[in-house]
Formats: sequence, C-alpha cells, structure tokens
Amino acid sequence: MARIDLDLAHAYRSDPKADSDYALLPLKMSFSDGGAYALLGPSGCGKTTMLNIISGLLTPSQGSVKFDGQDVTRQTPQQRNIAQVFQFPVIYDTMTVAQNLAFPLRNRGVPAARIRERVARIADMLELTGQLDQRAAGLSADAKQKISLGRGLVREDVSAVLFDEPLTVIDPHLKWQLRRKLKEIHRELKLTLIYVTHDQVEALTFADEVVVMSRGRAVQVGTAEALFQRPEHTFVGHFIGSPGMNFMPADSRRGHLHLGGVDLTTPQSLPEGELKVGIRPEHLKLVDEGDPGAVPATVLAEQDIGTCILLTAQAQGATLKARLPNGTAQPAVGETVWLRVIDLNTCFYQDEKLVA
Ligand SMILES: Nc1ncnc2c1ncn2[C@@H]1O[C@H](COP(=O)(O)OP(=O)(O)OP(=O)(O)O)[C@@H](O)[C@H]1O
Repeated sequence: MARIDLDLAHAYRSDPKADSDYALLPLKMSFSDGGAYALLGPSGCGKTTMLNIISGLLTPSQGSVKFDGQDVTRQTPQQRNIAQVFQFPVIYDTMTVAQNLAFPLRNRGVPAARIRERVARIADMLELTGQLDQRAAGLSADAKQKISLGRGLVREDVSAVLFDEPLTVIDPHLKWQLRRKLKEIHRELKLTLIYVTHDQVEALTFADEVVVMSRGRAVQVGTAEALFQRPEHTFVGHFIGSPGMNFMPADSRRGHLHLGGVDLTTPQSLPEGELKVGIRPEHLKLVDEGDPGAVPATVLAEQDIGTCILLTAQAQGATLKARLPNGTAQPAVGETVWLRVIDLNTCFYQDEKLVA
C-alpha cells in the first residue's frame, strides 16, 4: 500500500489556455496509506480523469504522481502495482469463481496454500463461498460484479485498489449491502481504496474522506460530517444533502446582517459586505414571530416524505426547504411562518467560499 501525492493538472487538448480547457485544473492533494476515499461529483467534473491518472492509464499533461515519495508519473498500472474494478464485470466466464479470484495471485506466483487461504477469506467477505466451484458463465450480473470486486481486493501487496462506479450494475437492495460490506472489508484489509461515484450516499457510506469535485477542481476533501456541517464552498452545500443547503443573499454592515427586509444578529462574527447565508433543511426551524434569527416566509408546499415533513417556503426572494419532524403542526399553504435561518449551524459565504 502507498501514500499517493498528486501535484498536477490535465488537459486532453494541447496548449490549454482557459480554465475550461482543463479536465483537471492545477491541484495538489494526498491520499494517505490505508485510507478509504471517494471521488464524488457530477458527470464531467473530472473523477475518471483523476482515477486514470492515479492508476497510470493516463499521464497528466503537467506535474507528477508520487507513490510513497517516488515519482511514478510515467509508470504503467502494472509497474505501479494497482488493482482496478470497473463499472462492468471483468472476469473469465470459463473459469470457476475460485479460479477467477485466484487469478491475480497465481499470476504473481503466490504459493498455492496462501492462494487458497486468501480466496476463501475474500469469498467469505463477499458471500461467494457457496459459489466457489461454479462456472462464472452461469452467474447473475450481480454475482459476476462481486467476483470483479473480489479480484480487485484479493491481493495483499497492491499500492491501491481503484473502483470506477463499481456498483452501477448491482441491484439496488444488494447495492446497499455491498456498500456496507466494502466498508467492513476496508476496515479488515486496510488497503488504500479510491472509489469514483456520482452518488453521494455511496460516497458518504463508503469513504473516510470524500473528495468533492466540480468542473476540474477538488473543492473540498473531508469527512461526511465536515461536508454536511461545514461545506467550504456553496457547491458542496448544494451538492451534498437531500435536499441540499438553502442559500439566501445577505448584507453584513457594522455588525448587523441585513437579510431582505429583516435585520438579524448573528452568534458568528462576520466580514463586511455581500454574503450568502447557508442553512441545511435539517437545521431550519419553525419559530415564533419576531425570533431574533428568523425571517418571515410564505409556505409554498408541504410533503410528507415518511421520515419528516418537507416544507417549501419563499422568503425574501429565496426558496427555502425545511425538514420538519413528523408530528409538527403543519402550516397551511399560503400562510406566513417564521423560519430561523441564523443559529450556530448557519454557514456564511463570500465569493462562494466559507467565511464564517
Ligand atoms: N479522452 C478524452 N478526450 C477528450 N476529453 C475528454 C476525454 N475524457 C474525458 N474528457 C473530458 O474531460 C472532462 C472530465 O471528464 P471525466 O470523464 O474525467 O469526468 P467524470 O467526472 O468521470 O464524468 P462521468 O461521471 O460522466 O464519467 C469532461 O469535460 C470530458 O468531456
């Protein structure tokens, strides 16, 4: 296993000039030895480009990739000792499950007894033990992808295991189980795992640290909690959470926060000037009229989504979403309510970056 350091940029076109010419803008980041990471972001943000640069399938147009301090920028995936799991199963149909799992070990001359041990362990973790002697050809798409995962995880000597949206073909119920399984496997095997996905639930359940990407930038690297509580960029606030963070334009002058027509006091000390106030739907509270951190809002809709009531309201030109606990007295559509937007959970942004 290895610590991985990136200090690079990548453009698929030669002679890039504008930011939009880059698939990855200049970035510096590190993946620690034995960590579980997810690269998360919308389509086209550069996740696969970053993964392919780490694996060695792609050479960055600028800069370097280091494994344990050694420059591997020009090395192939084999030389870097990387295992990869792709979206679709990569297995040998004519082999049995056991032979498929053993293949990467046999290829490297691992002794037979150790191969048996390791295959049994991986099969047990992925609940494939009962199918070890079956030919892969007859198995379902789910089982085949589990074999692919197993082949990625079976070697002990890899620098890292890279996953590119590995659960795409998996049935939703099994997907949920496998996400948790991968987390357990990481705890047990302590491999460096890097996992590409555009699904935040997948990223947040699997990874110790999530790299949130937007348009060729890694905008924040953090734990699920940090991304939820303190998004460092409005993009992260908006992208993480369901629904995402609410934002309202505001103006900070001489210790006061003007939010539309309302003047509010904040527990945080704020820089002067135009700001965006960010508050999660989970933190937005219905309060009494005149509450010092609240704004009046007109109820637009209410939806019982089982775990809570999702309230949509309009306040000072912004649409706000609040997750209210079940059992909360529901205001009528069109009614004016007071929503507390300022409390210790509130985040403040200037030029889209967190400032308080
Ligand atoms: N081989 C290529 N040649 C030219 N441009 C490419 C190539 N591969 C990717 N791109 C461009 O680079 C940018 C980043 O693409 P990339 O595939 O890394 O994003 P992604 O986040 O993995 O997206 P997705 O989730 O859709 O796979 C996109 O604008 C894409 O169009």
